[in-house]
Amino acid sequence: MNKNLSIIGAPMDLGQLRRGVDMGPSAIRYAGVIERLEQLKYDVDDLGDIQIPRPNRKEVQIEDNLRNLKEVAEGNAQLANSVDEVVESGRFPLIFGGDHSIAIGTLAGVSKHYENLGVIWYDAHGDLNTGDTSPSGNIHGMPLAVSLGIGHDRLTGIKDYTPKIKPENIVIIGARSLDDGEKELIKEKGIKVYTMHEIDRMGMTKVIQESVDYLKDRTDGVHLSLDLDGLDPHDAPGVGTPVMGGISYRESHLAMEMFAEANFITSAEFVEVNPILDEKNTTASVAVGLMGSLFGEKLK
Ligand SMILES: NC(=[NH2+])NCCC[C@H](N)C(=O)O
Ligand SMILES: [Mn+2]
Ligand SMILES: [Mn+2]
Repeated sequence: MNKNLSIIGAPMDLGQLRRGVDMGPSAIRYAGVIERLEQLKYDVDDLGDIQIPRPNRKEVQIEDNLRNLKEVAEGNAQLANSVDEVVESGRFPLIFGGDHSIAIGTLAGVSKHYENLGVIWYDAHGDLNTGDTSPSGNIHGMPLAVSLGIGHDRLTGIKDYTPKIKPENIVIIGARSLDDGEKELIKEKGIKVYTMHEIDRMGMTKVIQESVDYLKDRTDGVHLSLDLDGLDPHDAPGVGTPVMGGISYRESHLAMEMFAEANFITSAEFVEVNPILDEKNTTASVAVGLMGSLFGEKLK
């Protein structure tokens, strides 16, 4: 793994309705992430947080069923530029959210450096909605579709090229809440999805082994987009859209350890940590623990 990490905080909360997720990057830093990674002998450069526009709350813009479109697009354009510079400089970008709409910017910044960027979408949700299919108008439910080039051009057009990723290079892990439009898109595009059904049925070891084998063959880099709501709400309570019956803490560590062994992750983001909804910063601590495993922590 690349031993030089650059951290970028993306305190975005405009892609959904629950306040507090903008404090996610601070919560993750307070949970000791830098010390943890330095112990693992990484050179860690914390670039601080990008600036997220703060719209007047009384004038929330909903255009084409896209809440705060202008601000979300602006924040993501900035994030895309920062991430692009990090990859350009040969360092590993590690991004802290913020709501999951920030994956629009991350992927826009990362994917131009790869012919076939793989994406692991670790999430209870597919985040494959568009303004037309979204039940909520919340852009955090849309970033994977946007990255496939499907959605409003203010979002798909960030960094001037589209699409950012190909459907056959995506693996979704942990899905248990998919809207009708998302299910259709998954079928239409042939996206690989391991729902909780497959995780229960096959076991996490097999699910991750298959995912690794699948992506290793076809990609030249792999981005891990980890939404903390992929985990069970008992293990990660501080998230805005919890869904029962999720991936356990132990299964998640196993997944990260297997990704570390495969030595193929080239960028990562940890999103949807909301300290206002959390219990004593548990969810940020879980995120930091998972980063420990992802970056090679071992007991023996
Ligand atoms: N990143 C997330 N937590 N996404 C939740 C999305 C929930 C729902 N599918 C929606 O579109 O509103
Ligand atoms: Mn989610
Ligand atoms: Mn998500």
